[in-house]
Amino acid sequence: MKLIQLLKGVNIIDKKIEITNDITCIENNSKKIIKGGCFVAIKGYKVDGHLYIKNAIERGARLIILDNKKYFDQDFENNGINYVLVDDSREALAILSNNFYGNPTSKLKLIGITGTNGKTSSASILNNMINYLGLKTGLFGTIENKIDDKVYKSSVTTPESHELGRMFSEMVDKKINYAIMEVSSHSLALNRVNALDYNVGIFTNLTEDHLDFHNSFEDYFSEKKKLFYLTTDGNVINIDDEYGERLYFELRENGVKSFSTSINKKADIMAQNIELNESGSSFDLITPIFSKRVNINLPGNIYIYNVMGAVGAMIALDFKADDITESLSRIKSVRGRLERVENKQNFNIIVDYAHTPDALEKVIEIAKEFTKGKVGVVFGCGGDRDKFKRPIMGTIASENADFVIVTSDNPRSENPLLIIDDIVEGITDINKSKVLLEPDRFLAIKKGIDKMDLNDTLLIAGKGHETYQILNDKTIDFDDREVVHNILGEVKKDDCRKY
Ligand SMILES: CC(=O)N[C@H]1[C@@H](OP(=O)(O)OP(=O)(O)OC[C@H]2O[C@@H](n3ccc(=O)[nH]c3=O)[C@H](O)[C@@H]2O)O[C@H](CO)[C@@H](O)[C@@H]1O[C@H](C)C(=O)N[C@@H](C)C(=O)N[C@H](CCC(=O)O)C(=O)O
Ligand SMILES: Nc1ncnc2c1ncn2[C@@H]1O[C@H](COP(=O)(O)OP(=O)(O)OP(=O)(O)O)[C@@H](O)[C@H]1O
Ligand SMILES: N[C@H](CCC[C@H](N)C(=O)O)C(=O)O
Ligand SMILES: [Mg+2]
Repeated sequence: MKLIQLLKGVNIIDKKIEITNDITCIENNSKKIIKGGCFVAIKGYKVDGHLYIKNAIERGARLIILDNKKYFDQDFENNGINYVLVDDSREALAILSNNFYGNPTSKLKLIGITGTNGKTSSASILNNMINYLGLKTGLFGTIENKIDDKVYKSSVTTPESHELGRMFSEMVDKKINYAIMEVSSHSLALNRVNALDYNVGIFTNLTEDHLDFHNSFEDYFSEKKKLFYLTTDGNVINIDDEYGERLYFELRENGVKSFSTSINKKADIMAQNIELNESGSSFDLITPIFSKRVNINLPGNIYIYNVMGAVGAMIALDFKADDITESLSRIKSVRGRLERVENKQNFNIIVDYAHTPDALEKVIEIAKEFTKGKVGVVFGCGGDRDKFKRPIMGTIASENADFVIVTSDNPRSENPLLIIDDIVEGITDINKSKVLLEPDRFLAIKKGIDKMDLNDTLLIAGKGHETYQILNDKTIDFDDREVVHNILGEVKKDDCRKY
């Protein structure tokens, strides 16, 4: 691509551009640069990418985008390397990536989903519904990235802008019309997604998480809000959430078209006369284009909210009422979300990805609703993540479950025992008798299973679909579901205790 097209929209402070050749790639990681590429130097949280300019040039970079000129040596210039000084390299990376791949999202219907909990679940539901109608999709999120049937590994919830650009352009090449993506608050704050053309935005909810990254809850909210000003066909906002309600009224005041969703209030899309059962729910779904009693095969109110978001997006995209209601009956369960681990015992084991206070509270409530016996919870909190949520989760689990085993999630660089101490801070003396501490997650699950009697439920929370555990110096295989099978002896003996 010619430089003039590549730099369109970039806020340039200073430059030296003499290259006439096409740029071959856009990269912010020097290790991935190829000959003739453009390296974007970003001051990161761990290291400063400007320190890798030399490395990028040695690997073939010919153009350097930077926001700190002092790192651009005279030597580089003497060797024919060009530069563009910008005021914000992360923002420039998003614009360059979008230009480099020919603004692919302008050729797609793009639905972005944000909120603390429910992004992956809502994205999966919407994806199922659109696929059921025979339409191909792209899906980007925490579990995996998918372009039609082709699956790509996902390492973050929302990839970097140049990776997004590459995947969106592959979708355009494959004549796929719909893309559904989870939009994390990190990606909004770090400008990974701000150059994309969104059609519809969905807001699930906003509760405690990520306060290690955002300075305050209001900052966290402000980042999430950005998505809803980038859409062209409207937004779908859960107004039963306090922040959702604020957002909805703010959007309305600013003339941004949005549908509200609610179980409790008057809204554009409402679920009424709800009947919940162990494996799903039925309710009257009232929308601007149809009202109908529907059944879904995912349990608990949380999924009614996720479904209303998906339905709202389809209405905003002009899908027909019959297509929407028909596809609703076909949604599938989401991996690692309220996933029942089949076993031959007479008790229930559920693996769920609840790793925030709100999610933990909601899934314990769902488990209690359908359990005749006791409900036990095994959970921990991730290391190098929001520390404030730990005691809150301790309080929620110990107040709501019949017994709790506090264990490790992904400790990362932190001492697992200190993470457990933070969780225990939230457990009052009166509840301490029902809490066990076991830092080894395998043993914690085993101890939880040992406590199970007929008709009890064990909820293993926090890691859901994850198949690994991140320890200080290594990542090991660890899949809560497989661990359960191993402990129950329902797999080959050889596979036992490989963790
Ligand atoms: C806050 C955040 O997004 N951090 C990610 C980010 O770090 P960073 O931009 O600060 O990068 P850095 O590692 O300090 O390096 C600075 C620059 O030097 C470059 N570099 C570095 C080394 C080198 O040899 N050459 C080189 O060019 C890097 O490519 C980078 O551009 O880029 C790193 C890779 O370069 C990521 O590993 C890192 O993700 C960390 C692991 C992470 O966990 N991010 C999470 C918190 C995250 O983003 N999560 C959200 C989901 C949250 C939710 O659930 O809502 C997500 O969207 O997934
Ligand atoms: N609408 C909802 N409201 C509250 N909790 C929910 C909702 N939907 C799902 N959950 C809970 O949150 C957990 C995580 O759900 P999901 O993976 O869909 O969220 P996410 O927003 O994608 O999370 P992440 O930010 O980690 O990617 C689920 O396992 C469940 O416990
Ligand atoms: N997207 C979330 C996932 C947390 C999952 C939990 N298992 C953990 O490792 O803390 C995060 O990166 O904060
Ligand atoms: Mg997710």
